[in-house]
Amino acid sequence: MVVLLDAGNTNVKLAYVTDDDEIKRLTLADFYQSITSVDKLIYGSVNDSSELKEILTACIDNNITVKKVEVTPSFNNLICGYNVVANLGVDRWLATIGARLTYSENILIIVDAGTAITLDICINQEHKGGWIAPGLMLMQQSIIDKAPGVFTNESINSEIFGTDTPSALFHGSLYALVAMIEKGVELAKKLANEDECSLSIILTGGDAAILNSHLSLNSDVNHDLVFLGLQQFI
Ligand SMILES: Nc1ncnc2c1ncn2[C@@H]1O[C@H](COP(=O)(O)OP(=O)(O)OP(=O)(O)O)[C@@H](O)[C@H]1O
Ligand SMILES: CC(C)(CO)[C@@H](O)C(=O)NCCC(=O)O
Ligand SMILES: [K+]
Repeated sequence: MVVLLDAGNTNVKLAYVTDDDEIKRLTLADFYQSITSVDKLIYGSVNDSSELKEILTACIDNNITVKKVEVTPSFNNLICGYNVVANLGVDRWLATIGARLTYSENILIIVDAGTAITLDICINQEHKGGWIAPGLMLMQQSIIDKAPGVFTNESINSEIFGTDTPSALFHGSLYALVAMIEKGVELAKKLANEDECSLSIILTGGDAAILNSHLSLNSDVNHDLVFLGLQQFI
């Protein structure tokens, strides 16, 4: 069995590839339970956490072949936009590879909404760079930490224009991210310099669904982007 691992800022996420080349999620408990049937582990990491180190040690103990994916100036025909490619987060690179292989539109707007939110632009076979900002939770928490009067409450934050603090904070942060994506689309279209170009917005990460439901543009939620990227390195 081939296992794919995405070591994010907060969580380690695992998946395996079925005989039909499908990606199926795997819990950490299931991974350890079935470790004797794992032949190979392919991983990308933006955070070498103790959780990751334990997994890698267990792999060595079980004679599993381990392969770490790093960012390279190009992958097949896809060109990386960063000048110093090692500085690009491998999660962003893998999501871009996964999206480029899955979607046929000329312009791809790839959004990973996790601890951080990242937005990457891919025009045809070129990654054009992107943006990094605090994610939905971090955006709210950073203000709570700095402003004594600001607080959150997940059960009372339903007002779009908040007349209470939790609603004001939640929707302020949510629409900052929604507006970021919409601005990214506008600027990417300008960069591509063609109104006729087809475009797709693909959202992944823990906050993909909520962003999808508030975007006024068409977008697709795909939780497997990073794994689809990792799968190319089998
Ligand atoms: N039950 C939950 N626990 C934690 N975060 C949640 C939960 N439900 C939704 N979220 C949202 O998901 C986000 C985290 O997304 P994700 O699961 O992709 O995390 P991550 O692994 O830390 O991301 P990254 O890839 O950046 O490391 C949080 O910012 C939060 O807003
Ligand atoms: C931006 C994050 C934290 C998102 O997970 C990650 O991709 C990362 O650590 N990137 C390195 C910096 C960069 O991509 O420019
Ligand atoms: K993520």
